[in-house]
Amino acid sequence: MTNEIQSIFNRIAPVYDQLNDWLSLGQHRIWKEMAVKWSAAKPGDTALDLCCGSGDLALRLARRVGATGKVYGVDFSANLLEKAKERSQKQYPQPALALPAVGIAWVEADVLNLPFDDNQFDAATMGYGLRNVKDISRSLQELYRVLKPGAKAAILDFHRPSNPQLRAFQQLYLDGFVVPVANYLGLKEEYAYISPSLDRFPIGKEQIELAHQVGFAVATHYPIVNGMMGVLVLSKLGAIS
Ligand SMILES: C/C(=C\Cc1cc(O)c2ccccc2c1O)CCC[C@H](C)CCC[C@H](C)CCCC(C)C
Ligand SMILES: C[S@@+](CC[C@H](N)C(=O)[O-])C[C@H]1O[C@@H](n2cnc3c(N)ncnc32)[C@H](O)[C@@H]1O
Repeated sequence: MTNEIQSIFNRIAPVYDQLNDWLSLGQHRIWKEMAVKWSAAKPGDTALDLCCGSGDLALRLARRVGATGKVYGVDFSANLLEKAKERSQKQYPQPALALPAVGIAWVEADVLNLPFDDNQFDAATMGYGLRNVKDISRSLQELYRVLKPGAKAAILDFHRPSNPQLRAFQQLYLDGFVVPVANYLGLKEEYAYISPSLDRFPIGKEQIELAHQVGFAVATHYPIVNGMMGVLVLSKLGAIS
């Protein structure tokens, strides 16, 4: 059964990538590269991108792990996953009979119930997903379960700056620029959803607390874009030898 969040992302799929470029003035690419770097993914790794949407972060991870690595992109929006498949075929065209040379698998699933065994992944990313899941703790628990001991994850999302002027600017940017541009494309309700979702999203130190509660040994939140965005970097303790 399709839930409300799934429907929002299925509806915005046709314009999602174009709007991310317009609305962030291209800056989302830099923020995503920071997340990939902080995930510490390296050549040959098996990496996971949760809530992969149209695949932007997963494709960046794929470049990082290289031809000897493998990336799994997971999302529950069939329409955004379709975009991800189109993008990966465009970036890595495959001759008709060749075996897959680039290891990206697109998986349609709920990140609250990951279809993977325990201790599978060397690194993980999640971009603008944590704020949208129904149960943040459960999502972190699932992430913890599938990471190998010693692995890292980097979670990029909006953040509320503590400075009142910056918070006011952020609100103005969302209400006065993002929503009107989306409205022009008939997607006002969908983009108006960002602001209340940000209001109820735990701030950095609360995210750290939730991560510790599910078992992450190290959790650090890095505010970026003057605290309007943030990256939560998590480490699962390595095996004791
Ligand atoms: C990748 C970006 C946004 C992802 C995104 C997340 C969501 O939760 C959504 C929910 C519903 C619809 C769409 C989305 C969605 O696209 C990129 C960021 C785009 C932002 C709208 C830009 C906001 C920027 C900061 C508030 C201010 C930055 C100012 C700077 C000068 C660019
Ligand atoms: C804002 S988009 C981010 C897409 C991509 N990571 C990016 O940075 O462009 C949020 C994504 O989270 C997905 N999502 C939200 N809750 C989910 C869940 N429980 N399971 C799987 N995907 C989920 C949505 O379908 C959507 O593609």
